[in-house]
Amino acid sequence: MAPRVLISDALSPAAVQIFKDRGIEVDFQPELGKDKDKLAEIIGNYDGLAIRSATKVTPKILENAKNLKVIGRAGIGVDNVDIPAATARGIIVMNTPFGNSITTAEHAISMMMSLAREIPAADASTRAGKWEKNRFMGVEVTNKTLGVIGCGNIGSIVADRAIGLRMKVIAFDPFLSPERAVKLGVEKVELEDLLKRADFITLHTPLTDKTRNVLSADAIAKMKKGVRIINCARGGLIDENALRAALLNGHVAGAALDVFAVEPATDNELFNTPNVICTPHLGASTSEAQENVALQVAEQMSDYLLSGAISNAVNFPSISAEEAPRLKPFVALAQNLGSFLGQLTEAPIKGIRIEYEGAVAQMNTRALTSAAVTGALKPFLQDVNMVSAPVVARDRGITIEELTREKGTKDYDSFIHVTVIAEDMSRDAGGTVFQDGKPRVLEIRSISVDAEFTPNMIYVRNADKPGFIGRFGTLLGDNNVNFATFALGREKQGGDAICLASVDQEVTQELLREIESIPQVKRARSVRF
Ligand SMILES: NC(=O)C1=CN([C@@H]2O[C@H](COP(=O)(O)OP(=O)(O)OC[C@H]3O[C@@H](n4cnc5c(N)ncnc54)[C@H](O)[C@@H]3O)[C@@H](O)[C@H]2O)C=CC1
Ligand SMILES: O=C(O)CCC(=O)C(=O)O
Repeated sequence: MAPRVLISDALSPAAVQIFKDRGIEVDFQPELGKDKDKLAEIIGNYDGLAIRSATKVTPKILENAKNLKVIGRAGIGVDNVDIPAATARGIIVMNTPFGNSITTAEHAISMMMSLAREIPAADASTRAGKWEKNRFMGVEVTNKTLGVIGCGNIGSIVADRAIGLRMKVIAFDPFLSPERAVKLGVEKVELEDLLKRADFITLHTPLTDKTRNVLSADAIAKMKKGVRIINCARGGLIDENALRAALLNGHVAGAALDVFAVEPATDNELFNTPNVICTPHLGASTSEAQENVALQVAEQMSDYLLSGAISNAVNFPSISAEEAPRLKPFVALAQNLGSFLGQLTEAPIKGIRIEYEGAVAQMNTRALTSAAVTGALKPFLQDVNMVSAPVVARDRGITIEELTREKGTKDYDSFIHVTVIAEDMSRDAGGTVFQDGKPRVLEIRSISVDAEFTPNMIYVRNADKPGFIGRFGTLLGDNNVNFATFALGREKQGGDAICLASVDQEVTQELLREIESIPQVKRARSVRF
C-alpha cells in the first residue's frame, strides 16, 4: 500500500505534486493545523505529516499518530513539534535548514531599514493626508553597529548584507569560531559587550531554554539608549513586557517584530506601543522560499517513506539516498545480532556494546548502533524502533558503548560484534554481510559458526560429546519439525559447543524442554527474526 501523507499547513502546492509524482497518497488540508481536535482525530491514518508553523504537534496528537513515521517541517524552527514525544514514539522529525534563510535574512534587513526610517508610520500618515514631513526624522545605518545574536545560517547572511550597507557588525554566538568570524567579517564579542555597543540588535537564535528571554529586562537595561531591536527569529527570545516598558520610557527607540511570544498574535500589548513595527511571522514568506522548502520537505519525506534515506532529521543521523541501500543489510545485521542476544537475555539489561571493525567502521555507525539497540530491546519493548531506541535505553539507564576499529582483527572486510550486558551475565555475538547481501552470524560466545538469520531458529548450547546430533534430529522429526539449515561450532574438541538450526515450523516450549532433556544439552532456546 502506498504511504499516506497529510499536509496540514499552507505549503506551496509544489509539495503535493512531488508526493504524487513519487507515488505517495497526499491529503492537502491547509486549514487543519488550526484545528487540533480534528487533527488528533485523523492523524492515525497517515504515515507522514508535512507542516509549517501553524500546526502544533503536541503529545496528544502524537498519542493518536499510530502509523506516523515522519514529520516534515517546511522551514527551520521545529519548536512547534514536541521532539522528545515524537522521538519516544519513533517518529523522525526533519526540517529544511537552508531553504528560507536568505528570505528571512532579507526580512530582518527590511525590518531594520523600516525602523531606521519609520516607513510604516510614515506611510500610514501620508495616506491619512497628513504630510508630516517634520515628524519623521530617521537615522542612517551607515557606520552604525549591528549586534547579531546567533550567527548561524540566517545571522551570517544578515551580517553579510549589513556589511554591504557599510555597518560594523559584532556577533554573539558561543558556537561561532574565531576563524568563521574573521571569514564573515564580523567581530565576535560577548553578550554584555554586544548589548553595550550595538545601535541595532537583531536576533537569530533558535528558541531554547538558554535563549528564552535572552533580551530580558536586565539585558535591555544594559543596552545603549536609543537602540533599535529586530526579532525575526522567535517571540520567546524577548521579554515583551520589559520591551514595552523600555519603548515607553524611550530607552529603546524602536522594535521591529515578526514573531511573538504567543502566536497567532492578535491582541499583543506591543501593538499599542509607539515605535513598534509588526509583521505576522512573515520571515519565510516569499514565493522563492516557500517553493524551496515545500519541494525539499516533500523530497525528504518521500525518500524516507520509500527508501529509508534520512536527510535533515533533528532526532536521527542522516542517511543519504546513496548510503541507504549499502547500509540496509548492515542495519539488518546489527538489529538481528541485538535481537538474538536480547531474546536470550532474561535479567535486566545494563549495557550494550557495539564494536565495528573494517569497512563498516566508516559507515553511519550511529544508525547501526540504534539498530543493534532496537534489536536488543525489542523482546522487552515492542514499540521501540531505530529512532526511539537510544532515548528509551538512556531513560532506562542502559549504557550504550560504540567502538570502531578501521583495521579489522577478523578475516572479513567488515565485522560487527554486539555484547549485551545484563545483570546476570554478558552475551555476545558477531557477524558480517556476505557478497550476496545477506547478514550472517559468524560468532557466538567467541565460538565460530556460520548461519543466516531466518524466521524460526533453535539455539542450543551443548557439550561437544557424541550422540547429540542424532538425538536432536530424531526429536525434531518426531515433532514434525523440518530442518532448513544447521550450523555447529565448538570451543575445542570435547568442550562447549553451540548449534544454530533453522527450522520450517514454529518451535513450542514443550519441544524446547524435550531438547533440554538430551543429556549433552545445557540450554535450548527458540529465536525468531
Ligand atoms: N521568522 C521566520 O519566519 C523564521 C524564523 N526562523 C528562526 O530563525 C532561527 C535561526 O535560524 P538559522 O540561522 O537557520 O539557525 P542556525 O542553527 O543556522 O543558527 C542559529 C545560531 O544560533 C546560535 N546559538 C544557539 N544558542 C545560542 C545562544 N544561547 N546564544 C547565542 N547564539 C546561540 C547557534 O550557535 C547558531 O549559530 C531559527 O531557529 C528559527 O527559529 C527561521 C526561519 C524563518
Ligand atoms: O513557515 C513559516 O512561515 C515560518 C518559518 C519559520 O519560522 C521557520 O522556518 O523557522
